[in-house]
Formats: sequence, structure tokens, C-alpha cells
Amino acid sequence: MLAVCLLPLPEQDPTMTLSASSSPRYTTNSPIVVALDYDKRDEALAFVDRIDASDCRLKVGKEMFTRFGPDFVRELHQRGFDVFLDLKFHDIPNTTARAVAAAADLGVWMVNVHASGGARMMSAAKEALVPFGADAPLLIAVTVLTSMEASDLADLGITVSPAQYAERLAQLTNRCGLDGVVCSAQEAARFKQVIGKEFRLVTPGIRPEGSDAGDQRRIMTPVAAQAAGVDYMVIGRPVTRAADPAHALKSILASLQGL
Ligand SMILES: O=C(O)c1cc(=O)[nH]c(=O)n1[C@@H]1O[C@H](COP(=O)(O)O)[C@@H](O)[C@H]1O
Repeated sequence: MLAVCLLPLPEQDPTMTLSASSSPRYTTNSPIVVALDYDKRDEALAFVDRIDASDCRLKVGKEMFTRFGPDFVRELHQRGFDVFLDLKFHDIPNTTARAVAAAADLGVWMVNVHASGGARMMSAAKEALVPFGADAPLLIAVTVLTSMEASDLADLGITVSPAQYAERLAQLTNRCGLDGVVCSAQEAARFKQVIGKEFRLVTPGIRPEGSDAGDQRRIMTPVAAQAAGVDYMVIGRPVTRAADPAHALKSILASLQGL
């Protein structure tokens, strides 16, 4: 099922350990997941080659996966990084379950589906990971995209607030036995309180003080997100579009360590 290849352990960081899986599963204390949304493979790898796998995990989303495919994920694994495969599956239960199993075969650390695909879809996805045992990736569900605000939901006929709708989807995700959700950091404190500390919260829409929100709407700074209890913060453009992306990542890490 999983291809077996031996990856060298980076010697410089004793906090990192490989699991039995063929891909890296590092226990890094870093809560940062950098969204590698580049349209050029070489540009993405030039950035990756300047950072350390103990500083962050990497997210491969629709753009890079569509351009460069599973081989790009394997390249990141070979460089020692854990990968969050962010393809936000949303389909009939059978198709979603098979896609999630394909992600597990690739050896990724985390994979996601849309919670709005419903309970049967999420349960099928969860079930598809059972044969992978301890090597299964974390399975999380997207609640309400961080780019959405109340008026966007109203257009869809949803009249509750983004926070209320996200909570409803998060509760459903939890009942289906998934590992956590993607939500806004603005919802994190409430979800930790009502769903529990073990339920992982992955939060995009992270913007360091003074950086451009762009298309994001429900945003928070890295420091505030950490204080709100998020487990993993997804950060893209504030790092990748910075004049010096590796330096931007280090600065955000330093701001978090100052807490
Ligand atoms: O699932 C995601 O990662 C995701 C969910 C969500 O609600 N909002 C969101 O922005 N994302 C992703 O997180 C990343 C955020 O990137 P930046 O806005 O550039 O920091 C993008 O790759 C999005 O696809």
C-alpha cells in the first residue's frame, strides 16, 4: 500500500522523529503550515531549500497539485517536510473516500474534505483511512472558508453568521470522527471550549500586523491566533510574497516564541 523508502533523519534537530511511514512525520513544535501557492515549481523549491523542516510544515493546494502533481509532493517529502494536501475534496461519498485513500497512499501528513459534503461523505472518508492504521494522515474538514463573510453566506441562503455556521459544521465533523477542522482563528477559542482540546483547529486567514488581507475576510494575527488556541496556522502570501520569504517565516516564528 505505502511505498517504502528510507529518508535520512535531519541530524540537527533531536525533536524530529520519523514514524514508521514512508513519508516524513516530524514532531515539530512549529504551529506554522506555509501555503506553497506558487505557479513555478523552481521558485517554490528555491524557498523550500532555504528553510528547515523543523520550522514549518508545507501545504500543497489546488494550484501546485494541478500543475505539478504527486511528484511535487514526493519532492517535498524527499526534502524532509510534512505535507498538508489541501485539495478540499467534496463529492459523493465513494469518490471522496477513494480520493482520501489516494492521498494516504501518497504518505501526506494531513488531507482535507469540505464538511458541507455532509455526514455520509465525511464518514466514508474516515472509513477509507482505517486500513492505513497509524500511517493514516490527519483528516480534517473545511467549515466556512476564511474568505467568506455574512453576505457571502446570505447569497447561498444561509442566514446564520459565519461563526454559527462554522460551529454547526465543526460539530458535525466531530460527530463523524474526523481529527479536526479548518476554520477561522476567530472561531478557535469557542470551538476548543465546546468541542474539546483534542479536536485540531487549522486556521488560514492569518495576517501579521500590517500585512494585506487580500481576499481573506475572517483574519487574525499569528500571535492572536496562537493565544486563541489554534493548533496549526496556515500562512501563504505574507510569507511567499514577501521580498525575502525565508526571513518572513523566521520573523513570524520569532513573534510566536515571544509569547
Ligand atoms: O483549506 C485551506 O487551507 C483554506 C481554507 C480556508 O478556509 N481558507 C484558506 O485560505 N485556505 C487556504 O489557505 C491558504 C491561505 O493563503 P494566504 O491567504 O495567502 O495566507 C490558501 O492556500 C487557501 O487555499
